[in-house]
Amino acid sequence: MKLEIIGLDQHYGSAQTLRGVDLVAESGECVALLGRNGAGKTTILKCLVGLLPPSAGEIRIDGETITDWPNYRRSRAGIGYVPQGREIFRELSVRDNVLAAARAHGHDRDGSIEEMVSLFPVLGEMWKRTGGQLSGGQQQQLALARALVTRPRLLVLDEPTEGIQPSIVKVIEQVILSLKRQITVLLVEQYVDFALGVADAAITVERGRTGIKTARADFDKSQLSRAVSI
Ligand SMILES: Nc1ncnc2c1ncn2[C@@H]1O[C@H](COP(=O)(O)OP(=O)(O)OP(=O)(O)O)[C@@H](O)[C@H]1O
Repeated sequence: MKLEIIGLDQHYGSAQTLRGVDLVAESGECVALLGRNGAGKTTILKCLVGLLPPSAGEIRIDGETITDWPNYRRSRAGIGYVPQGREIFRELSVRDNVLAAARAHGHDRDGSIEEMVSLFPVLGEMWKRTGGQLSGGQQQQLALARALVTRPRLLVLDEPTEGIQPSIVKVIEQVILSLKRQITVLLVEQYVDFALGVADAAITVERGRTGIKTARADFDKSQLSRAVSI
């Protein structure tokens, strides 16, 4: 799925958070959004998935304008979202968490669930535990599995490595690398090494504005690290 965000503005009351945000992710590309805390990265993602209304600008997927579409319609169209803070059902079992997401998109009987267990073996081991009993890293894997089981064509990830131990960061890295080219990935990250390891391109965000898109071949780690440093 190709994603285009054109001239996006957003306000929280009288405070302007996004100022003419421009962003293109080609189909099958993994694009990292890098910026300091409060730069507006999460706000861009929330506007994209339909959780916040932009005050100006346009969002297109595969050339179709979706700016006014409700959240559920974007999800049906293939936009999968893993918010910051791993929103899972803490009181439901791992099985029911995955099943609920799969069922909502008609993917509960087509092998999608089995595929998730092979991507994230620990979820199979924890199948009957509740979401709340999992460690932070396991919850992040469950949140990713819940998004992926819907078979998105655009996966939107908000800081998937935040507070996660290195061995699980590796698992998440491998999963993103294995998905690349099949689906488009938009990734918000503070962990620059991780972002640059998986992304095909990076876009900086500063005070609600996006910078120029840098292709992988031109990544300058020290420059991009400055974009996220406090
Ligand atoms: N619900 C809200 N009401 C008012 N202002 C908000 C709200 N949520 C975020 N903001 C403000 O909008 C700006 C952008 O926040 P956003 O969460 O998009 O930043 P971010 O780049 O994702 O940072 P972080 O890495 O800390 O999540 C910040 O100045 C923030 O204080």
